Amino acid sequence: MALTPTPEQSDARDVFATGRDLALVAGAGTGKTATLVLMAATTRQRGLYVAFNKAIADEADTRFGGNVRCRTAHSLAYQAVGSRYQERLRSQTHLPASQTARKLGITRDLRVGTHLVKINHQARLVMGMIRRFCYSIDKHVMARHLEPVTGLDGDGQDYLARTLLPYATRAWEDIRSDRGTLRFEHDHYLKMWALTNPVLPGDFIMLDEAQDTNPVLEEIFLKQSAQRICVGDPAQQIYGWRDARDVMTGFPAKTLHLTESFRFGPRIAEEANRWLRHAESPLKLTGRGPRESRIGAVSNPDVVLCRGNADAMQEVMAYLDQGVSVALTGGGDTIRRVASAAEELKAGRRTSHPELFLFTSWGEVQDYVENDKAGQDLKSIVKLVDKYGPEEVLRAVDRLSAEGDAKVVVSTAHKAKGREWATVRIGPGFDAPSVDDDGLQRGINTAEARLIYVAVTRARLVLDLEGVSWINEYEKGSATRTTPLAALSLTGQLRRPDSPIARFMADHLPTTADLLRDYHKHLATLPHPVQPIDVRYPDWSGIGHTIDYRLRLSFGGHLGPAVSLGVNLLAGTDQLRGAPPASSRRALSVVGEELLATIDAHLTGSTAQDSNTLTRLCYVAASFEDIYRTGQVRRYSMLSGRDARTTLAELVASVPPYVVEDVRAQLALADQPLAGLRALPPSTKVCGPVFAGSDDVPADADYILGGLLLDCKSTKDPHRLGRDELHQLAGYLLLDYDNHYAIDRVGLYLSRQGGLIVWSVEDFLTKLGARAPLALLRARLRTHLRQELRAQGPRQ
Ligand SMILES: Nc1ncnc2c1ncn2[C@@H]1O[C@H](COP(=O)(O)OP(=O)(O)OP(=O)(O)O)[C@@H](O)[C@H]1O
Repeated sequence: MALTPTPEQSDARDVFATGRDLALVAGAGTGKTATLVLMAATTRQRGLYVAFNKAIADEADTRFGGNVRCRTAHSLAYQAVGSRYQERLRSQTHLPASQTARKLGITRDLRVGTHLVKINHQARLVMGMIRRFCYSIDKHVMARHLEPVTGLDGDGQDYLARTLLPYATRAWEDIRSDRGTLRFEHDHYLKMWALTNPVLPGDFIMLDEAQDTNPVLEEIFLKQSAQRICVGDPAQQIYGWRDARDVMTGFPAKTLHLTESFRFGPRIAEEANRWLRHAESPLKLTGRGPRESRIGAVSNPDVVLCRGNADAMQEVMAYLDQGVSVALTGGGDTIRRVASAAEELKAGRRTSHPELFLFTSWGEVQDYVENDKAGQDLKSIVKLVDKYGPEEVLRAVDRLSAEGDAKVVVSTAHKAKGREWATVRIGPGFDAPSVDDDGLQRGINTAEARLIYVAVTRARLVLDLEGVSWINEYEKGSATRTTPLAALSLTGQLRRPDSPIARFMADHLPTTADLLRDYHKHLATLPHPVQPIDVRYPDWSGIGHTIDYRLRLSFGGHLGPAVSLGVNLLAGTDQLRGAPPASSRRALSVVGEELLATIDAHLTGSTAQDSNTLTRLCYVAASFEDIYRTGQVRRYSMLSGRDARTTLAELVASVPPYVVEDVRAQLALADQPLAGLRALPPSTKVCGPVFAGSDDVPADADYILGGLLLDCKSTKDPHRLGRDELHQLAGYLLLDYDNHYAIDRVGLYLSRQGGLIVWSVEDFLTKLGARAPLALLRARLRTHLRQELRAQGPRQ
């Protein structure tokens, strides 16, 4: 039966028919596929619908007309590249780790601290690096593609990653080669295909579940010149921890919303909206489904949705105890593997479990998870195995029923994505946020709120909120906890759609699509970003500050006020979280002063420093700035744990060599594009400018160089810059209320690519949809912010 489209669905169809790119934000149950089918039916052009998995692609195939092909990324890659490797895919399904190791030339166990990583595990980890590389947008295998190895500390992981990197490079060469003999996997041809910059077949491309897209597909999709439609719900992004990317947010196109849910009625929609608010989503659903749908206790739900695998297994065991047949979505393999590993370790044998292979006894595993270093899921499974004993857990896994035969289904919220049931109970694991060191209740993490939103929106008729019943108490207390938005910095406020400046931008500079298109066009002409290859966890933030400072110095400017403010915070006596005892804290502030004096002496030419030493000094300076920005000495800061004898020389010497090397590469790229700006007269170059409006919104920009307001971005993922970064530039421009800096151009400098992208102020504002000239916009912003500040009362 044909559906009568809602006004939102008709709008989506009409915008699609204009041939423009489109981001369709579709809340849970709002008829996403029905809308895509409606859109595609307006044209005879050829379309491609890219689905999350094969089951969805097959189901969609039955609904679209003949002009749309429904595929997964893997099937597209197979057709283009993978089919050539058909024989290898078939013949190499099982290559034992020992043979992989031999082919790679791994011949010895590797000692890492007190642990021994056996040959076979090294081989497995190398192939894991290749897998993670295949899903990344990187062009080479790098140390950071090593998966986290449970049981190793940071240094151990670093060492292991560096040692395995040459094998991983060799493995990728083998896999790519026609004569390769290593096991060939589906992810391999996906990556090979991606590296060919493929053009997707179709006049329009629809990317489904775009809020959780793997980076390799994201990059391909964003490069297409066909009409692009991304569909999904950013509030349902739940695979960020697996590096999935939200392509919807910041997609340079018109954004439309589907908010009428046909799955449930008003009461469940209200509950969904509560979690959307905690997820900081602007979406608000209306329940157009069964009116009788309600919130309440359910004694026999169709499904129980839990947080983690162990929480789900706990529910399974409780049902089995009551003699109720139960299914576990995705099966019990994860649990079975840990329980079997526990049996092996308890019997004094080693295990090949990928997370537990470094341990020699179950007691070691227990100690390890107790000490809080392990991931939450592993910790909970270990506790579950301890509570029931491995044999009983294994027996329970054996008694699981298939979904069709079970009286109740138990699932994690992750595995329930895209599904629905008549009656749903929210099960264990979704705990209330904890309390911080000062006894204050922490806020709900937005990622957690998204997961709970996914869980509560699976219900059609009855939703039992048992596992999240803490939310009412939490909300009662939250009124006293919220930080006034106006106290956040410009970038912090822009991330909050309800902040005064974000609302101003939405009203006065409403469109970013044109500028983003310019930006992406320019990006396509730039080389791949330089980056550290053999470091597992590069300190991106520290390096970002370092290159910014180095550029400031090259313009003849100082490091900027934030570094001195950080030094001052250490010199003072106010409470500072993470700071060392008083005498060490004083010593660090003296080191900070010495650092600033050294930089001053360099600038005046009295004691010039060589380039590498300057980089090291700047990297140390970044940790002082971090104290100012975060109000604490963070655990990972190079200033943490220092004593009263710490010297500047010691800090400078401890700067990792990769930082020096990486900054050197970025500086080399800057020579040519920034030469003209460096040559400007000193009086026209300002580094770290603050504005007349910085009292209303705390903001200091990077540079103003001869009227060009420039922001340096040292990101390795430049295509992810979006609306917030453009609004950040616009924010600086407008906060210069009194036109003090006479800014006539604005731009971004991408330091890992040597890319300088500049707009005239007029072009910039027009493309952002401004309807008033700059002077008027500034005056309006000032009035708006001051009214908001007055309404909020005095700032703390
Ligand atoms: N305009 C409409 N009027 C009435 N029912 C609609 C309308 N649009 C969609 N529906 C119903 O909503 C339900 C979900 O639609 P559809 O299968 O297209 O969504 P989906 O792709 O599964 O995604 P989601 O349910 O997450 O939106 C279907 O039962 C469909 O018939």
